[in-house]
Amino acid sequence: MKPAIRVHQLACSYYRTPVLRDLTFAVNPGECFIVIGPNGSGKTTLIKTLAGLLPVSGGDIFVQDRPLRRHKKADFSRRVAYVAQTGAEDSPFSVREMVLMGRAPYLGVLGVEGAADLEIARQAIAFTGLSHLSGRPMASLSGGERQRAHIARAICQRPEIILLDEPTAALDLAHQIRIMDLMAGLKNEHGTTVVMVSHDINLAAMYADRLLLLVEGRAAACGPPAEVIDEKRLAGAYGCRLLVDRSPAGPWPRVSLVPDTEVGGRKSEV
Ligand SMILES: Nc1ncnc2c1ncn2[C@@H]1O[C@H](COP(=O)(O)OP(=O)(O)OP(=O)(O)O)[C@@H](O)[C@H]1O
Repeated sequence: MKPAIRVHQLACSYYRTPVLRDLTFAVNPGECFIVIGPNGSGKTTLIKTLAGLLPVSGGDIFVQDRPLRRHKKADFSRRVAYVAQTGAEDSPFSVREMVLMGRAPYLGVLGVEGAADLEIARQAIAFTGLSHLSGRPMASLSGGERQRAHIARAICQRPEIILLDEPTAALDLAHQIRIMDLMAGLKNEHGTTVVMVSHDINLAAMYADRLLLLVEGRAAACGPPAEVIDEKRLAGAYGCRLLVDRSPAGPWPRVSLVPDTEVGGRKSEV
């Protein structure tokens, strides 16, 4: 089985300051691969680099066995969708118009969408539970609704690989699970390869086939959650106290933070 993405000795720098160093890993087709790591460890830099949005300073990235730099833009956009971290939005477009932009890599020179494109957009909007909001301006949506609209745009692209940067950040509990279930649905029903950055190690442990733990731009560990989520390793990587046990919700590890100082008048006894 050829990897969906293969990264070999990747290095990236901002103004000669190295951010990613000697990074080597592969993502299997149809796998949910989640990148975790402390602030500033290079997660966003890595996902943007995989999306072809940042130059590399060393090493190679292969997407579906072809060097990333050799992919033609439209062809790459048909294969790979990228969902950035969403912040404030002042876009004048409606949800429907924004989602339909996902069809751009498939349109002819006139850039006119056909009935099939409109139907794919409708399905993507329904899949993300936004049908009732499809006529609303993007700028009027809540953070969670906006996040789902951007995911709908990516789904509308019908990609084989979807790259997401912290898709559950700033979402309430129900929407976090909903977004993760959407990704699991894409993976299970369409065989989509999902590569995601997340700060939520517990969500990552639940949904990832494999995790990559980045520390100072290097791979500190890569493998199934049960292997990567190790108490000592995470405590060292994040520089805080934590406990790892088995989740009561299912067969995956659970991480609990341990307060260092007195909390609510009680001193931690751990
Ligand atoms: N445009 C930029 N110019 C210069 N340095 C940058 C730029 N973007 C990021 N960096 C630096 O690169 C390092 C990695 O940043 P990156 O955003 O990739 O980390 P991250 O793991 O995604 O962090 P976080 O968890 O805080 O989102 C940080 O030290 C950051 O300050």
